[in-house]
Amino acid sequence: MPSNPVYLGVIGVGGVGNAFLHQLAKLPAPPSLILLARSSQTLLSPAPAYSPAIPAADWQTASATPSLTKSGALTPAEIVSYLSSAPGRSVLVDNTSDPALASAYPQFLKAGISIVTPNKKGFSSDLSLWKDIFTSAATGNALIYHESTVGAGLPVISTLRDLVATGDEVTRIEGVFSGTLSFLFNTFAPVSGASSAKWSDVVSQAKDLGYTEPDPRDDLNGMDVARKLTILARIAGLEVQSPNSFPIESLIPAELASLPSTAEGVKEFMARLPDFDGQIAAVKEQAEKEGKVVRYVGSIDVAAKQVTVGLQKFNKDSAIAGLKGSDNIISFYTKRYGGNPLIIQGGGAGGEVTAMGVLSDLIKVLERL
Ligand SMILES: NC(=O)C1=CN([C@@H]2O[C@H](COP(=O)(O)OP(=O)(O)OC[C@H]3O[C@@H](n4cnc5c(N)ncnc54)[C@H](OP(=O)(O)O)[C@@H]3O)[C@@H](O)[C@H]2O)C=CC1
Ligand SMILES: N[C@@H](CC=O)C(=O)O
Ligand code: NA
Repeated sequence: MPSNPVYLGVIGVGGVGNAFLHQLAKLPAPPSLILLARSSQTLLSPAPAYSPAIPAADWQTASATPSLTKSGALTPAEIVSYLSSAPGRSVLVDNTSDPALASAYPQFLKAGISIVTPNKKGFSSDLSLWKDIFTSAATGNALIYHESTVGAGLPVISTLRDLVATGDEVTRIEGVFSGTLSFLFNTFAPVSGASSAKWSDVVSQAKDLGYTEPDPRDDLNGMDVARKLTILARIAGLEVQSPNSFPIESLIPAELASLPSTAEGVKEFMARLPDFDGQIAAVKEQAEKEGKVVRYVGSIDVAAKQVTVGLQKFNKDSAIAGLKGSDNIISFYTKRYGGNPLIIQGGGAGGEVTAMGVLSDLIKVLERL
C-alpha cells in the first residue's frame, strides 16, 4: 500500500460517471475506489479494512462480489462518516446533478474530504452556498475542483482562475456555453446547406448522445447556461446571488412550461414537443430572411455587472455561426489580452469529454493532497 493512500467515493454512474470509471481504471496507480453509488444503491468496501476495492471498470458486475457490502441510498452524513474514517485522505467524486448532495459539500469539506465534480448545482445556486463551500474547504484543509461545470472538459474554469490569480482584469466573457444548444442549432440551422431536421427530433438526438442534462428542459429553458455564467461571473469577482438574478430566454413552449419535474414530466415533454416544432422553425426562418443564423449565447460584462443569456442572430461567416457538433466557444476579454480575446473552443458536452475534465481534476487533487 502507498505511504499516503487516497480513498475514493464516486456517486453517479450515468453518461459521465460510467465514462469516468472507465478512464479511472486506466490510470497507472488509481486511488482505491471504496464507495460507488447511484440513486437507490450503494456498494462499499467493508470497514474497518476498507478493502477490497471496488473494480472501477467492472462496476456493473461488482455488486455480485460477495466481499463487498451492498446497501440502499446513504445520507450525505452517512457518506461523510464512512469516507472520513478511511485510513487515509479521501475524495468524493459527485457525478450526479443532485442539488441536495451539492448542498452537503460543506459537510464533506469540513471533514477533510476533497471534492471533484461536474455538478453545477453547488456553485450556481445561492451565493451563500458558494461561499460556504470555499470557506469549508479552507477549514477542512480539503480541495475542491469543478472544471467540468463549464465547457465540460475544456479548460475554462482553470483558465479563468489563472487569469484572476495572476492579476489580469477580466472585462468580458462571452460565447456558446451549451453543448446541447450548440448541437441543436448547428444541426437545425447550419451555415451551409439546408436542413430539413425537425427541432424535436434533434432534441431527442442530443438526449441520446448524452449531451443534455438528466432533464433536457434544463438545457432548453436556458438554466444550464445561466448556471455556467453564474459560476464564471463569481470567479471573475461578481457577487451574483443566483442564476435567477438576470433574465434568461427560454426555448420551452409556454404550453409545456408547467409539466412536472419528474421522469413522467420529461416523458410527456418529449412526446408533446413535436407539436411545437413550428415555433422554433419560425425563429430560424426569420434569421434566414436576414441572411443570418440563430444561435444561443451568453455574455458577462464584468464592469457593468450584467449577464445576458438568450438567442441572437449571427452572420454566417462568424466564428459562432460556424461551430460544429456540440462545440462550445468561450472568449475571455481581459486587460492583458486587449482586443484579441483568449479563446477556448471544442466539444462542450458528452460523457467522455466531461469525464476527462473530472479525472484531470482528480489527478490534480491526488498531486496536491
Ligand atoms: N452530460 C454532459 O455532457 C455533461 C454533464 N455534466 C454534469 O455531469 C453530471 C452528470 O451528468 P450525466 O452523467 O449526463 O447524467 P445522467 O443522468 O446520465 O446520470 C446521473 C447519475 O446520477 C445518479 N444520481 C442522481 N441523483 C442521485 C442521488 N441523489 N444519489 C446517488 N446517485 C444519484 C443517477 O442514478 P441512477 O443511475 O440510479 O439513475 C445516475 O447514475 C450532471 O451534473 C451534469 O450537469 C457536466 C458537463 C457535461
Ligand atoms: N447539458 C450540458 C452539459 C454540459 O454542461 C450542455 O449541453 O452543455
Ligand atoms: Na471545463
